[in-house]
Amino acid sequence: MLENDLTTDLIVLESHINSLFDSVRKGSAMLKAFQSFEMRLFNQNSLVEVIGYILDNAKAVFDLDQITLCLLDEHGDFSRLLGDALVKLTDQQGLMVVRDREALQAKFGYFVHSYLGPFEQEHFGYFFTTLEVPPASIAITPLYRGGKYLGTLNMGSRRADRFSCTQTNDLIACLSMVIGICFENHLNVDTIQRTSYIDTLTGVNNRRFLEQRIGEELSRCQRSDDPLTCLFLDIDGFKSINDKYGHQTGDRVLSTVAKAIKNQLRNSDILVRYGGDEFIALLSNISHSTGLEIAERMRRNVQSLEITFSENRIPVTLSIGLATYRSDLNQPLATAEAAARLVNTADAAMYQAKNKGRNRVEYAEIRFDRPLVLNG
Ligand SMILES: Nc1nc2c(ncn2[C@@H]2O[C@H](COP(=O)(O)OP(=O)(O)OP(=O)(O)O)[C@@H](O)[C@H]2O)c(=O)[nH]1
Repeated sequence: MLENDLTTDLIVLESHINSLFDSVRKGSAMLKAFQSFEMRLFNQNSLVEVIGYILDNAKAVFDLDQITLCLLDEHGDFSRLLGDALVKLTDQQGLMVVRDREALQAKFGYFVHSYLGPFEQEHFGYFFTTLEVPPASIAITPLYRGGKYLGTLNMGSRRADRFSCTQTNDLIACLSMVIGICFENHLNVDTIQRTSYIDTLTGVNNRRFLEQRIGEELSRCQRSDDPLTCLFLDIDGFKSINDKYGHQTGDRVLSTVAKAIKNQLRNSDILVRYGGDEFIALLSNISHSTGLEIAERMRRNVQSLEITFSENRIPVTLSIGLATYRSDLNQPLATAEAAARLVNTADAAMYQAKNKGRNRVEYAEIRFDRPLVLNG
């Protein structure tokens, strides 16, 4: 009798131990998969890659039927960083971008805390639109970046017991924290990059930005057969403004002129302080004749600026050189050479304006029959 009882106890114990081993094995496999997912997430090179990786791979790693991301993008940072990839991620991969916090709150509820439990179409339908059969259970967890609410990570399963309100959500909390950190890293890198392209005195972009962007602008114009007009703008007699009124007033003149130039440009145009008292504007899809009108408006606008020193008006004028790149110039140039020729030609036109008496706009044709002389 006693022997029988002992045998039964041993069988129960063995089965219990086996089931414990089984959950340890499952837990450890899940942990390994999570760690590898986490490492890969940190190794992605851009926000596009991070989001693409989550949406493409998290389902398999976390045994899900659907995963989506809803991002709150009040300042447009996410959209800017995602660029052209935004459409594909939204249409095909389950990304949602919401610009307005109130709209998110009013329409879908504002998920400050995680929700794990049964799916309800009325409350959670927005987050799980791409699944043919709605999930039976879901987990919606908020994403934060340095205390700032970024949106939600939304996971769905056809299994009703996959997510429940009694379940501990340590792994999900950890996953959302890792994703939040990755997003923060990429947004921070973007902020650093953008500030390193700003001229601190005038607030417009700097020469490094032009070097970074001019190739892209030219390639785009070459592809679409649009002209690209370059204005080279230089303040006349700026040295004597400094000498007469002092360096600080010179600085004030520089930033006021930069603002006046920028006011004549579209948001899509590029304006950089090229150095000292020189600025370059790149106007995409603007022909040389329209470019001349814009440059002339800038010249007149700067001439009429009211910049004063001890109640006396400081006369400020601009000399502007203009050149236009057109892909029909029949010169299949490498982008770098086209960029250098465009800037050099506008620079040469600006020198003509100086030589012809300053406070004027001059245009020059890009020449291909001369060797390229690189600006310093
Ligand atoms: N206040 C101020 N002056 C600067 C700054 N950077 C460069 N400069 C001065 O800008 C002046 C540029 O003058 P130049 O390029 O010699 O020519 P200019 O006097 O404008 O004469 P033209 O161009 O021939 O009409 C120099 O005296 C520089 O010292 C700056 O950030 N602030």
